[in-house]
Amino acid sequence: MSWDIDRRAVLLLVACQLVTGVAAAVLLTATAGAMRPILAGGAITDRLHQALPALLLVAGAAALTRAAGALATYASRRITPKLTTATDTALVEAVCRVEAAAYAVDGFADRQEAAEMGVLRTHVMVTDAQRFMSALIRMVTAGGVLSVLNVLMLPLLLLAVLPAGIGAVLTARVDYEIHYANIADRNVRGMMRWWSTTPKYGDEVRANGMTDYLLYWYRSLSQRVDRRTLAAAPRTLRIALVSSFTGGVFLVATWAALAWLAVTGRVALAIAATAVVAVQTTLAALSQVIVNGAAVFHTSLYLSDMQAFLDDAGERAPQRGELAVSAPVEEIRLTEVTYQYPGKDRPAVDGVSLTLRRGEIVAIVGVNGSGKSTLTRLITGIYLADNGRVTWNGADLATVDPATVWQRTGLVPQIFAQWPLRVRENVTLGQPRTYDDGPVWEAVDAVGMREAVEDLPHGLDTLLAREVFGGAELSGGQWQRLACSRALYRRPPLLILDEPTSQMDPRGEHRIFEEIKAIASDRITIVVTHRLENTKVADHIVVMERGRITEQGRYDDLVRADGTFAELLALSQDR
Ligand SMILES: Nc1ncnc2c1ncn2[C@@H]1O[C@H](COP(=O)(O)OP(=O)(O)OP(=O)(O)O)[C@@H](O)[C@H]1O
Repeated sequence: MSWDIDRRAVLLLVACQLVTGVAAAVLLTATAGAMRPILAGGAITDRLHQALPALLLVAGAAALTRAAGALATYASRRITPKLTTATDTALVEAVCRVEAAAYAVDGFADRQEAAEMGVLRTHVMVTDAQRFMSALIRMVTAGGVLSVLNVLMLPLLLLAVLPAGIGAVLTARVDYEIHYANIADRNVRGMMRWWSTTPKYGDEVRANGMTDYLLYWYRSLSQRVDRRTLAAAPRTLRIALVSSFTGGVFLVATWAALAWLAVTGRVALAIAATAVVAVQTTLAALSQVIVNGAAVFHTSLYLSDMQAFLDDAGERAPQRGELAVSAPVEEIRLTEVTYQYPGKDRPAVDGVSLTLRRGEIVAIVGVNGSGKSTLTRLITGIYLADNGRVTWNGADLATVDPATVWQRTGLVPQIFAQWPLRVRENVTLGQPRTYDDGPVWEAVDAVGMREAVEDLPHGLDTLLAREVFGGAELSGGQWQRLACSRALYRRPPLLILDEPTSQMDPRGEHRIFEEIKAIASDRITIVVTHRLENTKVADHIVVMERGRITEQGRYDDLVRADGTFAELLALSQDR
């Protein structure tokens, strides 16, 4: 990814690492060159004079190492922010683009949480990889010099550091296992944190005395996470003790071997002195290789989670076909449509057949959980039917590009968004049709909100993000009117309103239904509602029970039929 993002920075980074390695080799060789005259006999000034060129080389190599290090840091700082943004954006986009049905798949949210950790760790990866690479190059060069001095030294040093490496990798695995075991709890804790602290639900939490309960659960979850983390401490201690002991034994052996070589005259004193420096340098480089190698390994575990999630999300992106829905939308037809949510034991929509024609207002009614909202998701292609077909102008939604369907849809869902944006964007949803405000005011008028918007400090420019960046706040019903104006502004061929007036006063509700009637001739309109009086505007009423259509017809027919519709209507009037 770094290569794709900034090639020059990557090349600079690699070049700096190579320079560092070469400089380390030069530094050691020059040190050996300087030691010989310095440790020889004669006047100190003569000895220093003889050693001067080698000493200058040592100073030059050291300076080069520092300069290369600084440049490498600069290069990695150029890569890191872009890399983090690229992975973060890839993750957000992947989640936005999956089939909506994926959200209901078991474990999807936990895998997403694991992937978030990968994104957070991306910036660490660059630093770790850079340090690992530079330590590796230093190790190879210093080790090479050391091997030239005496072949026995390098294997001994390797043995001294290897246990620490194995220990670091094992510890990284333990950390990752704990992280994985804690994912679900951390996910829930994060959600509880939001639900407990967001001002949105502050009234409900306080007035219903839920604070202590929420804090109790928050603390319990945190303690459970801590318990798992603490339970791993003895394991990591054992790993650290064993690896330190083994490494220490081999390190003592290395120094003993060097002392033995020098004492028995097998290596000259000058070479032995250089070997001390080379051992120190190699040892430092080896330790860095081990520490940073383990860090790269640790981070790669999280990055694998991220990659796995991105791959999974890619497979869950809609793969329906390239066909476009033709305009105008004359007919939407459902044939024996069935849909079952993952993990449920019966379908939410079960063998529904229905035809909707342009100019019609269709009302969908039924008790809670009877499948009304699910049916609207199938009609709009948010979900694809497990069995049966949904066609728009004859085109099966399973083979149609969903973007072309959603261009022609306006939806007011039961739980609608209160966007922390200006009033204007709340109406246009960031997709203005023109840059004059005429159509925006039209949509605002259609829901009877002109006076309220004009009363706001900056009219359409007023920010409605009180909790985040300030601005004004609307009442619940006003927000709902705005959600309706958002759908109306789109002038969609298919308009779906799911409980659109549940928070509105009778004036607002009347206004919305007048508007629905006024614009109905040009589109298919679907209204889901529990206020059965409102279904009088419908040309056709569909009654759902346990996912099936059990009654349908006009208002008066259904009242006379004395079935579920009549029963629900009678109950709503019985006060
Ligand atoms: N995202 C989901 N995951 C799993 N099951 C779901 C999901 N959404 C709805 N269901 C289930 O599907 C069934 C139908 O739900 P749906 O929301 O379509 O009912 P509804 O008729 O719109 O209800 P209401 O009148 O309460 O809005 C219910 O049993 C519900 O539990």
